[in-house]
Amino acid sequence: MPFKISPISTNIPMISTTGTQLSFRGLTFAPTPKKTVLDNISGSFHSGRLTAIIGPSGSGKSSLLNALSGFGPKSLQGSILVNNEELGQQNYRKLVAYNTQEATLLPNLTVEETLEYAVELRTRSTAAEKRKIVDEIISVLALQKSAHSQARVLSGGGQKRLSIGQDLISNPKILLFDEPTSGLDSESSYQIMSHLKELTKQDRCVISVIHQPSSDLLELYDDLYVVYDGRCMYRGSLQDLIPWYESAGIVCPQYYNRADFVIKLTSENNPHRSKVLELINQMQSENLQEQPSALSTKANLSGRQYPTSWLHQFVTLTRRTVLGTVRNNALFVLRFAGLIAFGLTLGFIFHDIGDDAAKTISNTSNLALTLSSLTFVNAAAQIISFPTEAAVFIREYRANCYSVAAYFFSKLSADFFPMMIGNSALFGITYFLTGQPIETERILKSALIQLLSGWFGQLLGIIGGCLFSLQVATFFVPSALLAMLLFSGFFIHFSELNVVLRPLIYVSPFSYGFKGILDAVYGFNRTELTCHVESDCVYRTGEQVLHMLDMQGIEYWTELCKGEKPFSRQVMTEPPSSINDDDDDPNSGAKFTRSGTS
Ligand SMILES: Nc1ncnc2c1ncn2[C@@H]1O[C@H](COP(=O)(O)OP(=O)(O)OP(=O)(O)O)[C@@H](O)[C@H]1O
Repeated sequence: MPFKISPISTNIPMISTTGTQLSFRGLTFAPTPKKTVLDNISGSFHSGRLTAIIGPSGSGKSSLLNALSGFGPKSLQGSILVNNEELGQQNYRKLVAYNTQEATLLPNLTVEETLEYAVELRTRSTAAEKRKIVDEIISVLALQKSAHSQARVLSGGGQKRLSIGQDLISNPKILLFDEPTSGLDSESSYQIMSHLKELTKQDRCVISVIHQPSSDLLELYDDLYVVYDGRCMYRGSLQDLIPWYESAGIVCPQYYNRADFVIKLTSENNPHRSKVLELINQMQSENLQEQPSALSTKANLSGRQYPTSWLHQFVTLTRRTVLGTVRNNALFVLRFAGLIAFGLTLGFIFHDIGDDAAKTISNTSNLALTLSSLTFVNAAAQIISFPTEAAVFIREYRANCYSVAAYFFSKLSADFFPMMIGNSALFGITYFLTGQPIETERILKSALIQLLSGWFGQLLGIIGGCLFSLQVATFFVPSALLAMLLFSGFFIHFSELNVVLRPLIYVSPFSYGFKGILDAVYGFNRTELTCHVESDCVYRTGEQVLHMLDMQGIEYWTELCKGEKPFSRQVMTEPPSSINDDDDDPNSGAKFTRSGTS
């Protein structure tokens, strides 16, 4: 191979101890009574050595690696030890980096920015030291030419190298890679594996699952761990593989790829099958009896859980999310263009009806529609953008970069500003085009309600994105919002609803949002609405409009802050003061001529 391995500089954080042994004892994972993915499997991996986990497809390689990441399935049994000590997940996270098959990167950040943020989140060094680390990693992983390219335009190999580069910053003793060469050509695969080989020279324990390695690639490995049917088939140095089988009478043909040879032994048609199964049993019991390591790790694990403070995590994550959002042209531009177009459409449809006494019902619909559309749009934006970020979050959380709380609050606040601008655009356009009252207090109160509705949409989008896959979330979140909308008290009033369903109005955020905005627009002793045709003006004052909606007597700040009074909670027993005794007259609507008068 013409590729020359770059020397690794000492600016990348180095491990201070000598020797790490990652061992696992009796790992068993049986997701169903009939399926055993890992079957009492044991073994150990050593620092300074590059180990390949190989085996036939479906044998349990990725499951083993996932278990070793410390975030295996709940039903996983057995123990994982570092230098013969069980560390617990919190401490284990500090030592291990797990690089999954897909390079999990934020697509809109450049190589340099990705590494800069990774350094910010993973080290406490000075600005100059951080700069040095970034430059070193770019140089070591041969990313100089693409340093200013966004991750999404990198080649598969470039993305993998960048992904590995992030892991190097946190100085992990143990590096786990799931098929780091998948999808790469032979040259790029060799480059990646050469880098991994270099890492072992820094006394790191590097383990990678690899699928059918070529002879060239295999030569880079020191040790092999062969998995078959969830059990260990061979464990030891690459050099000892052939002699081990030869001693049992199984000979590898000359010039044969050793990885192919061992995988072929698992075939059911293999003439040595019974011997192979016997050897597997022997290997399984030998692994269980392995002597524990005399090395110690605990002394290096003292100190805080995360490399940086909560505030630093929050600020760094917020900056990173803002940058990623602004760079996401498709989502950013579409979202704003969509909101402005929708605002103009609403403004056109409901043009200048805000002060028209004959069109109050249409205007209340306009206000409710604007509010609910803001909630929907912001929820959708989160669902669409979250899956990419979720993969990055999971990876960084596993790598002990930050707390869940720091991430969650940074996400909420980082998305708040784009949301605020978008919501304000839609709100401003509809508010003015539809002729709502131009009074500072009413505008500010309405704007605040709109912002909170948008924020609620974001929150629901994030929760839906966290809990469900994209397919489920895109169904679940709109359905949940529609249910909340149905029980907002706007479409069917509280007093008209089946008593069993009435409590739902108390939990629907829309009921408080609608009340808030209607009160902001029609409450606070609004002056009389304009009436062009006397007989059409049923509701002339804000008080009458609120009475029509069973909303008389609500308080804006109560709806906003406490949400104590659900929509239409009070069923009218008496007409409001503005509606006189004549209101049982079918024609009385025309008589609602003055607030407080008949
Ligand atoms: N949570 C689970 N529930 C049910 N079956 C599972 C689960 N996880 C893994 N399996 C099954 O266990 C087997 C081993 O899966 P695993 O992905 O570990 O294999 P692998 O050796 O990495 O395969 P490949 O080389 O094809 O990626 C597969 O048959 C898989 O379907």
